[in-house]
Amino acid sequence: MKKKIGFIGCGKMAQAMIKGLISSGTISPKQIMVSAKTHTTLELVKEKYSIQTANDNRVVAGWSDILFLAVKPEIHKEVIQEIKQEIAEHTVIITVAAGITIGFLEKEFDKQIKAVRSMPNTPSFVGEGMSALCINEEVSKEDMDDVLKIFRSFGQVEVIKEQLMDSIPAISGSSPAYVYLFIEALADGGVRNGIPREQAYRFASQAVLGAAKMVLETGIHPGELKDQVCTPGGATIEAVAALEENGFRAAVLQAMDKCTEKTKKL
Ligand SMILES: NC(=O)C1=CN([C@@H]2O[C@H](COP(=O)(O)OP(=O)(O)OC[C@H]3O[C@@H](n4cnc5c(N)ncnc54)[C@H](O)[C@@H]3O)[C@@H](O)[C@H]2O)C=CC1
Ligand SMILES: O=C(O)[C@@H]1CCC=N1
Repeated sequence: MKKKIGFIGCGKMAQAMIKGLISSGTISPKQIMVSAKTHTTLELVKEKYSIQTANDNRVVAGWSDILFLAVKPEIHKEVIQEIKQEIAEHTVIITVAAGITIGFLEKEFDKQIKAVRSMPNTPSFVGEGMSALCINEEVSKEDMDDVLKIFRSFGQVEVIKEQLMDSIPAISGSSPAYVYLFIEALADGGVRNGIPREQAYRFASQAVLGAAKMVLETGIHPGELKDQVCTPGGATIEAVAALEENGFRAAVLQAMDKCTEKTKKL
């Protein structure tokens, strides 16, 4: 891919995408330029990924064919005011922020722009991201091919209707956080039973990875896969019963409602 890709904001999410992009070999590090708030961050990412950096958001905005806005939702307005004059006609602008709509981008840039609203997640760092995106009418078929190539370089991507975008943080943008809680809890349980801590993380994580792969690759309903593990009168059904008694599923659903509620306010 020949395009120049810029990132305004270079925190956890931007770095996960940059690492995934570079590791996949889709583009060379020299085709990436980032700006961030602090000089320390820029020095650090330059050293880590051998990418280009700029102290001025406007430099990145003017240089990029594809520009990621990877700052927090509440910073979008001020960043857009700062860079809007620098954007070339052909530049595709991609926000990764929760709650930032296409309409907001169009209004704040106040001119015809090629806009993409996306919701990636941090497992992009290891090439196993899950992203959702939607676009406005200015994004051409050729632009879209490039955008999809970028997102596919660090995981899976699906194009969805914008009405569903506020529901994506709860299911894939934020959900790695709850999965890490689950893995940590599994490991704690292992440690409690005498398994060394590092080994407990390996057992717990590989079990989660394997279970996810079973759902994705066999196409078997998760309930049936659960049943396959529950030997009649066995140990697993005791664990499942205890989880149900403690409202495991209800807790997940409630957590997701909270996440979506907050996303809509961002
Ligand atoms: N962390 C995650 O798992 C995910 C985050 N996101 C979205 O990504 C965006 C960034 O989140 P994180 O990377 O987690 O935050 P972060 O706090 O790690 O990174 C924010 C970055 O923005 C920079 N920044 C702040 N003010 C700036 C300014 N005026 N100009 C240029 N850069 C500026 C900071 O220096 C920092 O590099 C948010 O909008 C969030 O909704 C989306 C999906 C997942
Ligand atoms: O916590 C947040 O607001 C962001 C959005 C998805 C994951 N992190």
